[in-house]
Amino acid sequence: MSETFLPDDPQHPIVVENLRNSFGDHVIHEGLSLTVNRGEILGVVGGSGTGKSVLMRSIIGLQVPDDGSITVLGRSITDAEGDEDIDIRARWGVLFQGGALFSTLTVGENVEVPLKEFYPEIAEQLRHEIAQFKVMLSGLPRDAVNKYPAELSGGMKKRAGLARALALDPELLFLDEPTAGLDPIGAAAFDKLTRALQETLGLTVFLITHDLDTLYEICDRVAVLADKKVIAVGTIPELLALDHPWIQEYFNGPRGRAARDAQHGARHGANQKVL
Ligand SMILES: Nc1ncnc2c1ncn2[C@@H]1O[C@H](COP(=O)(O)OP(=O)(O)OP(=O)(O)O)[C@@H](O)[C@H]1O
Repeated sequence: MSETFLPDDPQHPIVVENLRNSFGDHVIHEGLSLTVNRGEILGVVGGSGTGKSVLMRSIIGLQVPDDGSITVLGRSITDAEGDEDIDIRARWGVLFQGGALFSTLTVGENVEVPLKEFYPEIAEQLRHEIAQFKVMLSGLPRDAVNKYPAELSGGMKKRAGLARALALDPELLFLDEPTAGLDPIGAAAFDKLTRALQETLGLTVFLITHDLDTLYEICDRVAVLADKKVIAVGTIPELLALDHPWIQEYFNGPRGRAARDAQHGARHGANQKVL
């Protein structure tokens, strides 16, 4: 069954239809469609090179597609003339792979970059206070605001990138492999933070990940990229009911089973007494 969504449908802040992206002869996406529901954490998975980051870059206007339409918060991204023309850029925040922090700026100054760009009228002192608040909201200690990226651990850099992504109080949050490179405890803590922020700030989250624990722990639905398109979107039980070989191997392989067992154990263990 196919559904049609109005471009400014408030329940679906991101609507991608029939997207095509290529680099020279290399076709990355062909006929890719995806609808994101308001208030969900959508996990985006797929083998390496299937075009998850290119899809995210297309949605935020950094990659001009060959064909198709992308509507974000009722605004056509594909009709915009360059990303400077997209007047809703202040309504999303992005955590790029690796954090993409400016190395010559402190964490606080990094968070202030989008504030200066979009709200130059904000007084300096207030801007500092907003940056401090976002840094702490992202779970960093107060003094992290004056540190340079090189002085931070990998996990702290991710949190600093998150603080910058949250600088403008976005409605949409894009996270590109946020737990990559983190130890399991740091990754679990980042997952928890993402869920807590999504709930308290009412965010819609587009989350690219290879981390099965993240998918099980915090994603409401998962979109699977393969064969140049989104081949399925649904909850993990819904995806498991499909017999696509990649989906089966991904979720039912040893790592998928371990992540599922870990989640099952955590849920049931909470009700057990330690004797
Ligand atoms: N600017 C570019 N120029 C040429 N090819 C590119 C460019 N950006 C991405 N690609 C190619 O597009 C394909 C998809 O890249 P993308 O980074 O979106 O994959 P991905 O699914 O995010 O992979 P991974 O899981 O490894 O991060 C890759 O083959 C990549 O080499």
